[in-house]
Amino acid sequence: MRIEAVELRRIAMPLVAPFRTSFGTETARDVLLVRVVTPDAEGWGECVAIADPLYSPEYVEGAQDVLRRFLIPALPEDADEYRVERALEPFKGHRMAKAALGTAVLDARLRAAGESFGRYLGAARERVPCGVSVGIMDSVPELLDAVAGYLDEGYVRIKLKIEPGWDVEPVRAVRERFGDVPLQVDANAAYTLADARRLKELDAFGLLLIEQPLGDEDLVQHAELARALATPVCLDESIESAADAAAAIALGAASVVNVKPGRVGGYLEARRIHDVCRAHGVAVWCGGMLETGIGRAANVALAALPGFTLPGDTSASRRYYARDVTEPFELDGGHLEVPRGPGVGVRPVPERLEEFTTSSEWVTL
Ligand SMILES: O=C(O)CCC(=O)N[C@@H](C(=O)O)c1ccccc1
Repeated sequence: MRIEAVELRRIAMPLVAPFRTSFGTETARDVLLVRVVTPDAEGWGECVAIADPLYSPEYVEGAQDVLRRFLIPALPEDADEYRVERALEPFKGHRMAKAALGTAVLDARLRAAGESFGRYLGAARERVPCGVSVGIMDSVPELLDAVAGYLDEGYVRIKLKIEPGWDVEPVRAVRERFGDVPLQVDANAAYTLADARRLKELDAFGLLLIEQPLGDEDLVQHAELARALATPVCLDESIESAADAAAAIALGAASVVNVKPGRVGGYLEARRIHDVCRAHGVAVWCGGMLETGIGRAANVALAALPGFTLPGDTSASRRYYARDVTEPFELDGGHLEVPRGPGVGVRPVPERLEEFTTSSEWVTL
């Protein structure tokens, strides 16, 4: 497939409410969308890098730069998702930038072939159960109101962001108010092994998992913590490839993995992680990076693979955006439908794309 041009488009998407994690608070997303133009179809990919290098070393301005100067010029004459993956291998890191470009190429090829993302990836379901991620709040009553609202909307699993000083108390309050609702926590690497005793107090609440309690590099430390906890340890930031997943499993550092295609370089590697974990009986679920409908569509397709046995952070568009750049994903009985159309199955709505656009640059090949 010949790629004629690539558009790097930035859109500003205000969030319906501030989203606070242990590493900062998001009030709006500065999103980089990648559009690949070929003679037969256009493909879209969403870069999940946030504005600042606080979740990972990548950030949106850097992703756009590495795409413009290195990744797009390296695209092969006759491109498909595997050839693009190989062509980008020499460039170290920048997995989120690579994922956006590779996904746009795959989307274009699948649209031209009339094949959906779900069918291509190996989806086993037509709809996926949806969890929701709840940020750190100013007070427990405010948290309980937010959780009540999400449960009313039908979410089947609650994930609470935690950090030192906001952990046992909010978890206990949610348990006391909502009983045995499926519940997990995400620390975004906010703790150290010195906090093991505090984290062990969370064992009292029957959590599904505790996500990324320790540092991104701390596989050995996570293995030591996992031996001390009854709650399963799940890794997110630490897992950037199938090799990382295999190492984490071999070390006993994770018994659950959060798969985020953007973090791991794209949907091919995301599927490899799924396959490695499934071969070891390790559950995976699909994480989120506040994606717009473009990334959300592809994530929902991935979340339908057989090894995705836990509800993911594949929430409805309205969880984050009053107006999405695509037609909104709406929760139906706590589930989202896997898009059936060719490619990712959705497109930006032109007038909304224009409304949200802050910049556009074209790189011709
Ligand atoms: O539902 C979503 O898309 C967000 C899920 C979520 O909590 N994402 C977290 C995370 O650490 O996984 C995040 C938020 C903002 C930026 C990066 C990551």
